[in-house]
Amino acid sequence: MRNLTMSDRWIAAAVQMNAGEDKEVNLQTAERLIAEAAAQGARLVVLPELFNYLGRLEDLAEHAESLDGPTATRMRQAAQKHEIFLVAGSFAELRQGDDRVSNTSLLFDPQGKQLGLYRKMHLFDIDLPDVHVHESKYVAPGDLPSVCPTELGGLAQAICYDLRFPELPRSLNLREVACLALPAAFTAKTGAAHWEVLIRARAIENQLFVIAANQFGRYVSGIQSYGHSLIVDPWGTVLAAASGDAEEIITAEISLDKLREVRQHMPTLGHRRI
Ligand SMILES: NC(=O)CC(=O)C(=O)O
Repeated sequence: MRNLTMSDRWIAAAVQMNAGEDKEVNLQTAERLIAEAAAQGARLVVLPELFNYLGRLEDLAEHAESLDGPTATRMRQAAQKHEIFLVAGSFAELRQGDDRVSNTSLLFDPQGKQLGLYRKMHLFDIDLPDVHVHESKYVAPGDLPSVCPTELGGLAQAICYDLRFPELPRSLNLREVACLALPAAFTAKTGAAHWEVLIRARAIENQLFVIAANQFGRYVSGIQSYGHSLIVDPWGTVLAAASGDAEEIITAEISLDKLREVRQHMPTLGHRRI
């Protein structure tokens, strides 16, 4: 297993927020919570999906930014200031020649260098009796996975609805991945039924840690987010869980010994028939 020897035990944090339409307020909230998580000893902090602006999907383009816009710049600075790895949730990224945006997550290292870039691949187009969302009308899908080797182990990225698609982590070289970071704005309706079971399933079947940072509360389109941010280990054990209705930081120790132990005792990754 490469890149897993430098820092065998470290603290991960998932930040739970209720972002709204005021970008400056959201950015200041994120900066405050990142500072608190770092003060609690976190070396990796994960923010939720669309943490800088959560409003109507049809307004995303108006609030979209480039990869060196104010949101990315402030998150880069926060990672550097607190000397942490930061999965800067996701934000609407401008696309050249397209009315649609990308739903983009950046990973910064403790020097403020951008290590990873992931654009949400699976878009949330659903038609439940009381939740109707057509994300692909406003967001273009990404087409590349992201895995970054770091001193904390390999960090992979996914966003929210991607959680439902086991083929995304399965497309990676899982032996090089220790953690999956999952920024989310998972709905309360679907979350109550599926959130924890899907996160634990992805953690167990891929034998990795999942650090899932969700939004909570209602946003302008009337949709309620589920909260219940989670950190789960490769055995499927819930290491930390947030409530459904409050701003929170959850933290847990990530032990790469635990990861090795699970993979050695039950080497399912080597038993696959592809
Ligand atoms: N909001 C999402 O992208 C996904 C979600 O809420 C779900 O899969 O359920």
